[in-house]
Amino acid sequence: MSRAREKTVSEDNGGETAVEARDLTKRYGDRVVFEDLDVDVRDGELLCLLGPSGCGKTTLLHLLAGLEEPTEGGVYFDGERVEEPDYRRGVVFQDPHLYPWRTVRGNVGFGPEVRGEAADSDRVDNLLRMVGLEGFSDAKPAELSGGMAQRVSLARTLANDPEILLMDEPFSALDALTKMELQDELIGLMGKLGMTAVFVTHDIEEAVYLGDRVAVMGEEGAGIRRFIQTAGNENRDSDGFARKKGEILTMFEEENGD
Ligand SMILES: Nc1ncnc2c1ncn2[C@@H]1O[C@H](COP(=O)(O)OP(=O)(O)OP(=O)(O)O)[C@@H](O)[C@H]1O
Repeated sequence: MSRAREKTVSEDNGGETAVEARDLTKRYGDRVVFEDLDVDVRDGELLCLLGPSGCGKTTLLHLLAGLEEPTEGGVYFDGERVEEPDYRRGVVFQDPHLYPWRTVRGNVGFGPEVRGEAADSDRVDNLLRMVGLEGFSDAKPAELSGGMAQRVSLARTLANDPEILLMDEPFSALDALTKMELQDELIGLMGKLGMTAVFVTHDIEEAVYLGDRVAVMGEEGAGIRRFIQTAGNENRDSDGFARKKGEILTMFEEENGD
């Protein structure tokens, strides 16, 4: 079943905006990562940031998260300028960064504990069930596979009850089958929770499969070249899926002058 068909994300106006970037410029010294970039992440959508290595995907994600400061322009969330990280914008990194001395349960409950809130045991159980890790709550990270560790990382971020998930290539280190499994689980989870997400990837297939929209970025300095509306969880064997993949591939080839 398609998540995109459960909720309508229209081509030109998707309604409320969860987080937005305006005239965003990021430079490191003379190096221009992007200039005057605008992006609205719409409530309830999964927006993929897709582009070649070095085009600024992670930089943009970090700016949306408040992990980096813009050179010019700004990021706005809930009507306020983003100045620093905030648990309401949950970040999932490529490396799960689990605390090795804590159990799975201890890792998932970490965020609320740090904020001085007792981790809600039912909520932690529920999250572990949602990410398919019931029965592993007392395991230590060293006992987990890469896919399981990334599930814990996702549950740990969700335990903070974020309004938006910002994910930086979370599945790129996983084998192909585990990656596909986690992609499906993520789609199910997002639909169930009605969450908004930004997902960084350099994998065209992953972007077309996961995204409701794909922001296609050009080479370093170019920023976002185009937004492409995708169906979200469309069958990988379908004509529509192949067409979208082809469309994006052609864009990259044209950019490279092939
Ligand atoms: N702290 C930094 N100092 C200087 N340059 C940086 C810094 N962080 C990133 N860059 C540069 O900014 C550009 C964009 O980097 P970024 O990591 O955002 O790209 P990316 O699209 O996420 O790449 P990848 O897919 O390889 O992760 C790169 O040229 C990178 O070397």
